[in-house]
Amino acid sequence: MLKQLKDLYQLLDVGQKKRLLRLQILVVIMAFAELTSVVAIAPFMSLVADPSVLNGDGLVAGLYSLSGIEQPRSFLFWLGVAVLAMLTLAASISMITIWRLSMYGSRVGAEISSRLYRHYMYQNWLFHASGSSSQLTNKIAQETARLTNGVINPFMQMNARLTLVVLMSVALVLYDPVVAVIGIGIFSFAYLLIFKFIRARIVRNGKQVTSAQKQRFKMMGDGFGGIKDVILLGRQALFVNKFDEACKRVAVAQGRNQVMTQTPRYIMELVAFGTIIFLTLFLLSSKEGGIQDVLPILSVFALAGMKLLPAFQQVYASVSQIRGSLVAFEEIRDDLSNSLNETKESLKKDGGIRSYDSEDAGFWHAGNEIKFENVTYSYPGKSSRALNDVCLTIPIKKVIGLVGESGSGKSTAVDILLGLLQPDNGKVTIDGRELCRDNIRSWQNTIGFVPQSIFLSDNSIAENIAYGVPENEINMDKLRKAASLAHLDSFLKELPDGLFARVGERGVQLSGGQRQRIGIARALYEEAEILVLDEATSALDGITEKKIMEAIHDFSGKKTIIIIAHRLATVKKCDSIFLFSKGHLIDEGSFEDLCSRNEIFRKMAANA
Ligand SMILES: Nc1ncnc2c1ncn2[C@@H]1O[C@H](COP(=O)(O)OP(=O)(O)OP(=O)(O)O)[C@@H](O)[C@H]1O
Repeated sequence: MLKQLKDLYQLLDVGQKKRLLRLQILVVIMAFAELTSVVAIAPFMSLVADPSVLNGDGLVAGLYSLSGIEQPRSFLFWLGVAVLAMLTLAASISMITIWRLSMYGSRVGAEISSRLYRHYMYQNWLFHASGSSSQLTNKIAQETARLTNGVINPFMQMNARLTLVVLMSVALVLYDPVVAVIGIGIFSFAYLLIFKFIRARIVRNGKQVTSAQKQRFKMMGDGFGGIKDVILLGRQALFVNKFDEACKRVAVAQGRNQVMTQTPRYIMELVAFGTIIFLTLFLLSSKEGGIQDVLPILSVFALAGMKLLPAFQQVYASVSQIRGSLVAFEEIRDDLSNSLNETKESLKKDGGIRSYDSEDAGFWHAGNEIKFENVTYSYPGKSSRALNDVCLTIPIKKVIGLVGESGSGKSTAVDILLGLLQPDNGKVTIDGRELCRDNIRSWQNTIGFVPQSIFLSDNSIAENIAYGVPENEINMDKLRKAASLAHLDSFLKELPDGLFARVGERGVQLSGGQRQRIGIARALYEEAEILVLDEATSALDGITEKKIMEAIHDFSGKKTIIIIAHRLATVKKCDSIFLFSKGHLIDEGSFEDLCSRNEIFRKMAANA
């Protein structure tokens, strides 16, 4: 357990480690303050028990002569006030420390969560294609929460209590034995009062946590669900920022709740000892005599016991809780290690093929041709090649079709062209310049992509077309033009809210064809120079598909259009068609050429 806690400490970032060490100082100060508050009651009680100590040569007598107060009763009063002030100070230090510890735990939890989200959002397409998004969501939400609530927070509490236990135990060994009596009635009443006071606030914060958590899950669902679009559009930062915001809201609300559930204890201690002091004064003024020597010792141990017993309990509870929750740390340990000190800037400098945010990268205006030169690609863990020594040339501003049986490598070829996958061998060049990690962002900025299945988030149609762009930053002219080109006009007219109608989680309130048209409008919104459609019209009825294909063919001569299609009718009007089979490019030509000379193509056309 200690080794795992040490490993966890190593995986904290520099700022978090520094804050933890600073807190450690506060924890030691708190332990000393609590110890002093326990010890401070002794001189007061010894004076109460035996006023003749003022004439002796002990600490109380020394204070008495220093104070210049003549009346023993009024000295007792002022000593009581001083002890109360010390108790108040100790209680305040304890409250501040517990507050800082709780805030630290919640904040580190939120920061770890944000760190993992950023780490996953900036991974390449292959990472997401070979993993499960719900796993990522689970790690970010559940496992991180368990790490925070089951390990970090209990560790912070245990750390504080253990310091106190050690100090207090040492002091008690130097002192003597014990009995204590507590006014249960006062306690119950005071607790009820405090609970009544904070209950509404706790409920309010709880609701705040729930709503912010919902927002976090939504950002995770939307971000990972549409990661291909996010990567291509370079919208990672927009998602990460919104997520950060929700994380902060959770941290504040959770932290406040923890403060409110922990601090009453200190108020109660204040109530208890204030009561004892005033009760003692009252009894002394109304009655004669005292409980003599036993009272100071009794007071010290009652106070010490009150502090020690819950502290022991807390240490015990924390150890069990940490033990039970360290498995959550194991779940995310590798990702935490990989994301250590990872920032947007460091991600940009990192090796490997990655897609970065679209800002500042500019556009790569292709003038002549896109070329695949002996491109070979195998997916990790697969022995057969998805693409095998593919050479092809796509002329700019032409309409190109990619056809072939299912699994022949069409989508893989497109993913390589989009820069989402990197060839194992060979290269992709644009006007003779190789596509590589340094220029990939500007290349992706010029491409509009419509995937086989379009991810829609539970937002308005407008927000789904301008995916990831905040609603107030959407360019409405571009949006309407894109919607119109994608033949969404008549559909939008039927909706009371038009472009601002919501589509439901993953667009459940829409038909497959409507979803596809929104996907097409999304690609058109960016006014990309290169449009890639991967089975983008497969869910459309024949008439709508024909209309959309006509709209797309209208771009002929203005944009480069690459269409993957199963239905050969979709690619009939293409300037050139590439025929794939089992990862090989086996033929290339116009529809008529291929029909006349290629047996496989003829069969496909006959079965279409
Ligand atoms: N993420 C992946 N991980 C592993 N293998 C994959 C992955 N994606 C595709 N493949 C494999 O690569 C090969 C080519 O797949 P690809 O999706 O490129 O074919 P396709 O021609 O586009 O098929 P379809 O027309 O059915 O979409 C197939 O054998 C497929 O199983």
